[in-house]
Amino acid sequence: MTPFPARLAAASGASGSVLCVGLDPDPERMPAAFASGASETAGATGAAAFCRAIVEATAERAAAFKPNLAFFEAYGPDGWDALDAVCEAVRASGRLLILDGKRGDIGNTGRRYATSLYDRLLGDASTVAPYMGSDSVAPFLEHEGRCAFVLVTTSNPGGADLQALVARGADGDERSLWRHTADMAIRAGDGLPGTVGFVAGATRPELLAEIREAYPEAPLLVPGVGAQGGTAGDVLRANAGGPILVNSSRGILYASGGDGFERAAREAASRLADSLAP
Ligand SMILES: O=C(O)c1cc(=O)[nH]c(=O)n1[C@@H]1O[C@H](COP(=O)(O)O)[C@@H](O)[C@H]1O
Repeated sequence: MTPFPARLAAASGASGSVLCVGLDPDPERMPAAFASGASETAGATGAAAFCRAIVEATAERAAAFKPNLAFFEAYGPDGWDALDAVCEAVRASGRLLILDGKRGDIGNTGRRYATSLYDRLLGDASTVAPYMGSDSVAPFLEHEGRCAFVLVTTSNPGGADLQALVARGADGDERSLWRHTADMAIRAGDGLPGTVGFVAGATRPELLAEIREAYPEAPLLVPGVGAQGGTAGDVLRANAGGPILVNSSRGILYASGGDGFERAAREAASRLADSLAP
């Protein structure tokens, strides 16, 4: 399989954008036609239909889609079928499929997660929680052509609680925990066929700039624009032209509260894609 960075460049070229549309189907916020009156289980079908409509409406201006697994798993077994259907729609669109499960566990468990994400759902990339260490990241890098977006500087308010702590490494060097984490992930990927990427929140552009400077070639997945307060301008400046996907979920999915959601989503995606153009 072609290495992930080349496929990222191709998807960005085809859509003329670095936008990743996040698929977080929330029964509280989806248009009534997809959510109302349904039990949680029946709602899985509505969630899939809503996400498929969003994929169709926005694929022209999106380089990637990121289904957030929690929003599907919440429906139970039917949610898995819904996720499968949404993944198929993303693959059919020709855009990249980023599976956001924030997985990470001991080696043999991690390997089963990776099998699920890459062999079963055919994701191009996934989000990986690195705090169990290098052997918990490695299974996500054993799949050729795929990318593990390792969480380093997350966009949430509590992101700095641990990630900003300064710690002494085995080499005696004092660095922030997030920087140790990034370096560890790069070492974990040494000799493996997958690509190491990083999740760096738009809400901390100064850290995004540090990651970019340290790893100029690493693909970055940047959530936190729009609903969480990050801005396209800050992200562009901090990224300095490196390979990147900038995610927006609620700002696109729920751009209109109900009727006309497809048009509103298309327009919101297009506006954000334009504002992310270099
Ligand atoms: O890994 C992620 O995707 C992620 C990491 C992070 O640091 N912050 C973050 O918000 N996310 C995800 O990105 C999406 C952000 O959604 P919006 O804030 O609605 O655009 C959600 O699916 C989050 O789970």
